[in-house]
Amino acid sequence: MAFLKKIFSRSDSAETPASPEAPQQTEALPTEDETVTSGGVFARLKSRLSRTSSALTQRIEALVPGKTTIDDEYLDELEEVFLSADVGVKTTMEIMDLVRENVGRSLKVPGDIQPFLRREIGRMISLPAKAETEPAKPHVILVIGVNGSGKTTTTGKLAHKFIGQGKKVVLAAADTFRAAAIEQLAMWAERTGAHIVKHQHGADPSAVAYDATKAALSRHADVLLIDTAGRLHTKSNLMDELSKIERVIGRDIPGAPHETWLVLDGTTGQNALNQARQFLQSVKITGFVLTKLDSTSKGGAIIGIIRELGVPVRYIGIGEGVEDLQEFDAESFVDAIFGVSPSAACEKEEKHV
Ligand SMILES: Nc1nc2c(ncn2[C@@H]2O[C@H](COP(=O)(O)OP(=O)(O)OP(=O)(O)O)[C@@H](O)[C@H]2O)c(=O)[nH]1
Repeated sequence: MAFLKKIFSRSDSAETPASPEAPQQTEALPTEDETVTSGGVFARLKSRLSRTSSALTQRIEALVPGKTTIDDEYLDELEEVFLSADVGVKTTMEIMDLVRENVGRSLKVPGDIQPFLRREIGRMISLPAKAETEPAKPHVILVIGVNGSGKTTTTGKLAHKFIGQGKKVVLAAADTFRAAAIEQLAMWAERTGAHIVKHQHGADPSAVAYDATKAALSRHADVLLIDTAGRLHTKSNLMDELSKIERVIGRDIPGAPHETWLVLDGTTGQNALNQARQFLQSVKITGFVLTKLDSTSKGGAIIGIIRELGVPVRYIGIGEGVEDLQEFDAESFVDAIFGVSPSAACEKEEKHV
């Protein structure tokens, strides 16, 4: 137990949680050289999720020495690992029920646990795929979230991703509240080659959305990404502002916004889940983006978020660089957390090429 406590405290002190109310802003964009690591897409995911992986797998491995059976003490400690890794009470109970049901069957010795968890958690967080439909043109994506969650950075990274897929992208700098946000998005536009529509600091965000909608239509853009100011679901004036933006876009592009993505700061662990739950009560959210998973051991929260809210996680942020946004794939996520054999890792890289 003393050993476990030591691991817990080491990992906790490595944490750099960002309070939604007191964001740490970095205005300058990191250069590509600073952010692109060697190795493929899966290798990068695995290395960036190493803190979360340690919080789960190393602690689970630490339960094994000396133990040859899966007894009640082992199960209690396993449960503790999930709770400490911010998976959440409800989802932890669900995982533990599954484990208990299988003890003595597919789970005979502690060494059977990790492969079992990889398979079962992978299944738990794989949501059924939506039927593929031709995306509307322009496909309008509204990016929302609390202060400092990573909205502007995510919007920039998304622009890079879509442009890389050969799409024409228009960015709307509808975060007119934070002066630097307009500048920050303009830098992303310059860097990615996206067209940006921006007004002055303090301008009406729906006026920006209106102009951006017109620009996206006249330029025949494939995607319109709208970055919005940080807001809490409890601030009714800010939620009204969001409704106004939605109305303005919807007037010119029927059905828009086609997507509303809530950006959640992954370093806040269970708070991200609570925040998402509260936003869902007032906004129709079609997907989540979990950011900053590279700087947290609380990435296990994603398991609870998907399981408890049933809304897909579309992307995950794993660094500050332009390439550090990956489409969320449940199988790759659990493989990165619970480990895959070197040969399976090679196959994964090939799949991503
Ligand atoms: N390590 C890491 N940092 C990130 C990631 N995504 C965003 N950030 C950093 O988080 C900080 C806040 O990001 P922003 O994109 O400015 O956040 P925002 O939600 O637009 O902020 P407001 O406009 O104030 O609401 C910046 O320093 C980003 O570089 C990520 O995936 N990993």
